[in-house]
Amino acid sequence: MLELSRITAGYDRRAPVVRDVSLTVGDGEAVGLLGPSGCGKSTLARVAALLHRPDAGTVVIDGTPVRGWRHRAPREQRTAIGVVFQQPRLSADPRLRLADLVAEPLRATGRKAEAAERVRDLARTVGLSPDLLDRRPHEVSDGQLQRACLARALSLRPRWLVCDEMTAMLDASTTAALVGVVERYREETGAGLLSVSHDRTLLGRWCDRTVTLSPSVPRRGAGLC
Ligand SMILES: Nc1ncnc2c1ncn2[C@@H]1O[C@H](COP(=O)(O)OP(=O)(O)OP(=O)(O)O)[C@@H](O)[C@H]1O
Repeated sequence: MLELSRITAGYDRRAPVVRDVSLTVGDGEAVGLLGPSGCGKSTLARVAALLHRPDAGTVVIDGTPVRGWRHRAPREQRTAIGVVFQQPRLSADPRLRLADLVAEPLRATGRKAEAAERVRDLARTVGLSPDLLDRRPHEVSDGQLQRACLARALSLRPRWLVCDEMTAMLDASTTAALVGVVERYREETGAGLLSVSHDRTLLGRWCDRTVTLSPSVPRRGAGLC
């Protein structure tokens, strides 16, 4: 279980963007996170992905509290969660061929030997043809690059996926394809999902339940309803 308990977080301790928010993603559960622009959904998603240290509150993974964030998080906890962001170009090193981009987490965790085979499998899974694996980000479309970013997020077989507006800039058929990839992965592995979106319809179809983050109110902060 991935548990966020009484999280207060933001970019200025005097004015947090989320305050005292609790959210749980059960094993195998898909939870949608909705809310108006700027209310702190991405901030909360980054806390859930161990990429942003909250000012207060706890994140507990399978009963173990998280004590370090980003590169200071223990590897076992860091690799338990895969993340896909809205804008693939901001999360992809422009110098890397797509094959190396997908393999990044494998290399970073000392699993270089299995990288080539795993990248081939992942490319098939997300629908990237072998010729695209040789290209760099500026030589592929946004949808193709997002497929590579999803493959990268799946490369270490995470037990949870955090998808922050993963499909917001994609057309309907690419959206359906990527949601299908995530759902097949979850069926095979029992992974849980936290999916941030503005699209209530998409979350309604995709997730077991959806929670709404309300806008931050000074002194009260954002909360779930
Ligand atoms: N790195 C940052 N430094 C300072 N303020 C930030 C930073 N990132 C986000 N914010 C601010 O925090 C607030 C919440 O942003 P966040 O991106 O979490 O909201 P959101 O609900 O995901 O918005 P959207 O739906 O528009 O993506 C916003 O007011 C935003 O301007």
